Amino acid sequence: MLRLVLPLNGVPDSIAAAQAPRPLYGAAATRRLEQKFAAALPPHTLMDRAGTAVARLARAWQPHARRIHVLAGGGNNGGDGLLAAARLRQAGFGERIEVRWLGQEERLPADARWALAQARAAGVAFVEEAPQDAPDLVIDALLGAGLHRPLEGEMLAALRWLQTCPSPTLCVDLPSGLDADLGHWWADAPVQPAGPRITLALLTLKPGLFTGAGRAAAGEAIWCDDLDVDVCAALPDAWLVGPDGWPHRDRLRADHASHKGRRGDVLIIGGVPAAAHHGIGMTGAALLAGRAALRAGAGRVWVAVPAPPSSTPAFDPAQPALMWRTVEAALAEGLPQRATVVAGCGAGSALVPVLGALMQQTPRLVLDADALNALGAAAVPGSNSPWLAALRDRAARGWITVLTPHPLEAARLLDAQVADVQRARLQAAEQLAQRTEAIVVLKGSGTVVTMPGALPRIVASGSGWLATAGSGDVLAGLLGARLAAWTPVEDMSALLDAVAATAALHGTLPAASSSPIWAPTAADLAP
Ligand SMILES: NC(=O)C1=CN([C@@H]2O[C@H](COP(=O)(O)OP(=O)(O)OC[C@H]3O[C@@H](n4cnc5c(N)ncnc54)[C@H](OP(=O)(O)O)[C@@H]3O)[C@@H](O)[C@H]2O)[C@@H](O)CC1
Ligand SMILES: Nc1ncnc2c1ncn2[C@@H]1O[C@H](COP(=O)(O)OP(=O)(O)O)[C@@H](O)[C@H]1O
Repeated sequence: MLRLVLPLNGVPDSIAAAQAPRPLYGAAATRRLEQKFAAALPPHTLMDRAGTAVARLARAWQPHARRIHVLAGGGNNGGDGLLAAARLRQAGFGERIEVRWLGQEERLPADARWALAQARAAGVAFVEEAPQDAPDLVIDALLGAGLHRPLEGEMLAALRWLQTCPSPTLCVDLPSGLDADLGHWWADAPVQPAGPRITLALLTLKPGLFTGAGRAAAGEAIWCDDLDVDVCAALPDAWLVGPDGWPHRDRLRADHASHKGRRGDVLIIGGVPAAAHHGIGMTGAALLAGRAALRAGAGRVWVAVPAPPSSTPAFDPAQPALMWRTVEAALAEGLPQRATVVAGCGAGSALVPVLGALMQQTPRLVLDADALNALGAAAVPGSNSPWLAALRDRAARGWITVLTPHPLEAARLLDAQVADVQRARLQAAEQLAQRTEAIVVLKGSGTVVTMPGALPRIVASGSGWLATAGSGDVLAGLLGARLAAWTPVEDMSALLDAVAATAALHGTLPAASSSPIWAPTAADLAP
């Protein structure tokens, strides 16, 4: 059955959200499933279904296309393209169906060999050269889940053509050149395809479509056809999650007997003013986190500023309910022991002296931005930094720590380069979670949420709209409110789901506040 998984702008619509969470299978798991189902079905059934699904979606997406160009490789991905060409031609679609096939007949797998015969029998035209002009529709069936080495020569030239061709392009299973498991390119590639694009995943959804370069590469919409087999019984490699695990509003509304103390207390630590921090003020970061925590339903929110009392703001006109403190006053009051603490949003280096105390005092802790920078600065390769010991000590006590690094912060914590993190985001998040024994939210296109021993979650929502200063502070505040409302009767896996759902909710905020003219700013996400 064909299903829409993600439409344009990354906000799952009701169809997609209703289907989340969705299992994601990498190349090896997909191959195992393919072999299992192929063995139980008549020969070529899966490829027949795959090619037919491609042809059907091509017609539905570009019903008026007259010239259709199929770029097909030498494996089964190419086979899907060849069969789609055959089906389109048999259906009398368009005026010309042409295939540029870059395979070698003697090396073809059996299914693709059969598909080649089908295309020839259907009278599809075979061409040797890439078109000089732009066809009405391109079907990208060059490389799929079998890609395993960098592209070069003729294949690289074909990929370049695909990426710069302005024609509407339907990518079969995966955009060619994209790694199915990790979402990185096997060649230097522009982030944005030149023309409109959609991707039809076959049999399984692959993790690489949803994180790293995957989302930008896959285009405006990701579809999936399960080829009418039930893959869901197999253990996935990761989960794609939407915001539907976010029950917060309903819960708050339903709780008639509630009072502000029951809805969760959040203490934001950050927002150092310029006067107290070498002329570099970051009050806005803590404001955004505090407002987001209030908006997400926290009963009480304090903002503690690591600065002398004279430089502490006393009041936020947009959210006067925010209560202001200095960090010393918050510690003296014992707030870190009873509130969920979100530390780091615009805290600068002033956070370092109190970070140790926070680690030891607060059972629920979100570490963002400058808190992560403090940990990263102390991350000596191969050594047991005191911060790591403190984080592991927290885990041993059953305390909750959530780390929310963007790729640069993650790279610092792993003593790696940003490119290493981005090349393998799932692994980077898992490695960081193992090392710190914390829940890790690796932000960016396809935010990854994981913890030790759990299957990673990839957040389905989010888009380039979120790439605006302060949107990470909003996420930290939302997470603070969600942790503060968390009841320990739920197990850790439920908590991981709650964290992932919160990140997914964050991903939907730009759409909720966008206008046809203005790009949303972080303040629009948490007014
Ligand atoms: N069988 C079925 O029923 C179904 C199959 N399905 C479809 O099969 C796809 C997987 O097919 P696949 O395993 O044949 O892999 P595929 O992506 O075609 O690539 C392998 C070929 O590419 C080559 N190659 C690899 N890297 C390269 C490089 N860098 N540069 C150059 N060449 C390179 C490699 O050559 P080799 O490395 O062996 O020399 C080999 O020839 C999957 O994505 C889906 O579309 C689904 O429809 C479900 C039903
Ligand atoms: N291209 C993108 N697609 C999806 N989400 C994105 C993208 N760019 C940024 N984001 C999200 O925006 C937020 C930015 O956080 P961060 O980098 O910490 O910003 P800041 O420090 O300015 O608040 C994160 O939640 C991240 O996942």
